[in-house]
Amino acid sequence: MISAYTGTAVRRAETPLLAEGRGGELMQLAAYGLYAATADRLAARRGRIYGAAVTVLAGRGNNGGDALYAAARLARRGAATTAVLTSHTAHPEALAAFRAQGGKVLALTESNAAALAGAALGADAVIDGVLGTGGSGGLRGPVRLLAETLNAARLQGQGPLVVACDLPSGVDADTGQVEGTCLRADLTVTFGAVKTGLLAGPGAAAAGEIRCIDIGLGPHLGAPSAYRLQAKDLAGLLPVPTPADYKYSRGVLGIAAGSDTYPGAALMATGAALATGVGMVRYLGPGAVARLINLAHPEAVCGSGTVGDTHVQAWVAGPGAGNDEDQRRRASDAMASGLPAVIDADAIAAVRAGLHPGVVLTPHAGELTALLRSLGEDASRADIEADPIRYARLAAQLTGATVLLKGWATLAAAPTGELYSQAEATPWLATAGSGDTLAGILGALLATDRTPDTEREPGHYARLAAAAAHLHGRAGALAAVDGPVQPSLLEPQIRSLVANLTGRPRRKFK
Ligand SMILES: NC(=O)C1=CN([C@@H]2O[C@H](COP(=O)(O)OP(=O)(O)OC[C@H]3O[C@@H](n4cnc5c(N)ncnc54)[C@H](O)[C@@H]3O)[C@@H](O)[C@H]2O)[C@@H](O)CC1
Ligand SMILES: [K+]
Repeated sequence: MISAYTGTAVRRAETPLLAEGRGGELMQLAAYGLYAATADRLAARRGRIYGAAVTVLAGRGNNGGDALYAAARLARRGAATTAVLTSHTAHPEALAAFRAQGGKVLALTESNAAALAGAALGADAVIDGVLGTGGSGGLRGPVRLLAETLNAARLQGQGPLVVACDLPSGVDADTGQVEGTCLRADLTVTFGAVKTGLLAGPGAAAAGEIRCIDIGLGPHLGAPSAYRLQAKDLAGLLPVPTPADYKYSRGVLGIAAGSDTYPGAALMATGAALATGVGMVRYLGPGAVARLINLAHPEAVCGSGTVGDTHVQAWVAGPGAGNDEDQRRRASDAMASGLPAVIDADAIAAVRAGLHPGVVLTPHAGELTALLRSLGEDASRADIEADPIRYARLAAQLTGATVLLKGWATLAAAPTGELYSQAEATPWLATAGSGDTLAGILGALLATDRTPDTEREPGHYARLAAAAAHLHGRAGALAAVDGPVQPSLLEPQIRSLVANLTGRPRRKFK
């Protein structure tokens, strides 16, 4: 599991070490990590470091210092290095070290910004040391033009390798917000701890691959502000039946999804739940939808009863419910049942305060806007996309439910504040039906969850929701290898991932 800390927390953790006079030592550890990661990437791209053109953008703070020291090490390996100073001053010792290795130094001004941006485009690598945890707001002045030029080239799949020092300059290390412009990176080499701002919102989209360099802050860091589950964390969260199990003990999932207008949602949620592994799916909905489900998934038990009369361990309600009054009632009943429940799509509109953490709401930013409005909070879709951590946590607090906010990085927020961010998904998953499969996967994890009440930590359901997002994202990424993703066809990937993640390797996908 990746534990993330706000930039503020990391700066606080550094304070006692700086007071002991160890700032220089920390900077050398950071710079070495940045150098080594950049060298790896450069070598992979062009075979060798010798002769590589490396531009370092250096601001006046310690972030610029790290970047200059790293570039000096690259120069020692034969790279041709140029420092573009984005401020009138730079870290003096680091600049001297850079010069000592033969680095060329240029000052960025309004008048040479376009020319230097053109030169940076032609480099093999750009190291971004403009702003780190001491930055506030987006990039301003001539460096903004430079960043915009490099970002535009990246959109076209062109331009140099961009390595962010600690974080992409212009990203808020606490929240991931970007005010105006940041410089997007292929790789972010972050120091001491992964910053929360690299896991959410525009910061997550700008960071590229994240590598964390240990600089010894561990004992001083305190409690993380966010987490990201990795593959190895999933084993304990996925359902594995024991020899003593039978269908009811494994966990029964109730699905109240689909309508005559939108039958597909019910099929996809049911298929994904079965592929994740449950003892049984009990489907409630219109007869015509039930018949389709039984054609595709004969193992599902279908009926048209009520939530109160149906014995299950968890519910999925809402996908494809449309205006179907019976499905809407079932969604409200599922929310009030006291059981864990995934409340998705059309059912989110019926959400009110007073829920419990086992209810997982799964809005995207547009649905969260409507939900927050119904709870008396105004936030546009753009507000939510700019600072998703804030609004996911706010919605969880206001409703008492767990909130899984879907997006480029999907966030799971508990009403008690715990937060997970998962970014396994491929943009190919941004397609109709994706939410239905995610709801089915999460429903299966809720129905088969065996954690005793007394052992459920705060954030337990956020962790399960994050696990579902991880599984869903990776299944989509596997499917995307063969072309555009069709959510209704994700079941083989889900099944295979569950088998692999729980230690029963079956088939490998190419
Ligand atoms: N403090 C430490 O012990 C360590 C810090 N390290 C590095 O130091 C960085 C933090 O260094 P600093 O505290 O010097 O801060 P930064 O290097 O992030 O820069 C802060 C400077 O930029 C100016 N500034 C802020 N926002 C701006 C904006 N939008 N446009 C233009 N200028 C702006 C500030 O006035 C300040 O002078 C970390 O990100 C990390 O890279 C590492 O060397 C490891 C050790
Ligand atoms: K930076």
